[in-house]
Amino acid sequence: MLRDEDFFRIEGVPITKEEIRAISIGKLQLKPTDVVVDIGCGSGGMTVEIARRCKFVYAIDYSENAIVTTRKNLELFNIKNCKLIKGKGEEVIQSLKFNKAFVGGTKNIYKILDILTHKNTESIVINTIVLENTAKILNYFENIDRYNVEVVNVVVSYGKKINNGHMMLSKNPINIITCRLIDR
Ligand SMILES: C[S@@+](CC[C@H](N)C(=O)[O-])C[C@H]1O[C@@H](n2cnc3c(N)ncnc32)[C@H](O)[C@@H]1O
Repeated sequence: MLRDEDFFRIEGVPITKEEIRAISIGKLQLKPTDVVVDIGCGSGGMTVEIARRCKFVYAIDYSENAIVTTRKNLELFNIKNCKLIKGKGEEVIQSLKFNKAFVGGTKNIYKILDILTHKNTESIVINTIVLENTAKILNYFENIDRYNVEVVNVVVSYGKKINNGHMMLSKNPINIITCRLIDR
């Protein structure tokens, strides 16, 4: 896993933190033949990690600053197997061919999930920080029996040196939702 400080950053453009990237990458169970969409690529933190482990990745974000940041990071890490697309995930993915999806941007999540499930996407891994979005996603999959759904809540704490040792400072919890198409 790359370190957060190795990435080019622009203020205001989020990045998925190293430890959350590590778990999310694990949940995607990437294979060298996989073609992946990264919806809401932000700084490209997940895009770069995904690209290093699969055949091809489409990175999508509607924010110009996110596109600029991801482009820089693709250059920085010499990633060639990626197409960067500026636009709304729910519109862009309609015409793309892929077998796995990572969702880091949850605006219009119902529309995104409709498309991903209709395309029988093998694995869908979603990161959410807003409780209501987690609930929306879990409720959505209640009506779809073709997918196994798992949610883990991850709180990462970083050690900070103080005069008599280390104290742990926690970041906000992240929900990682993994939806796997059931093999019938
Ligand atoms: C938390 S950031 C993702 C961070 C990214 N995974 C990384 O590692 O750098 C979420 C991003 O999703 C984008 N976003 C949210 N909903 C979107 C949508 N429906 N379509 C495209 N981009 C979206 C936002 O503009 C934002 O840049």
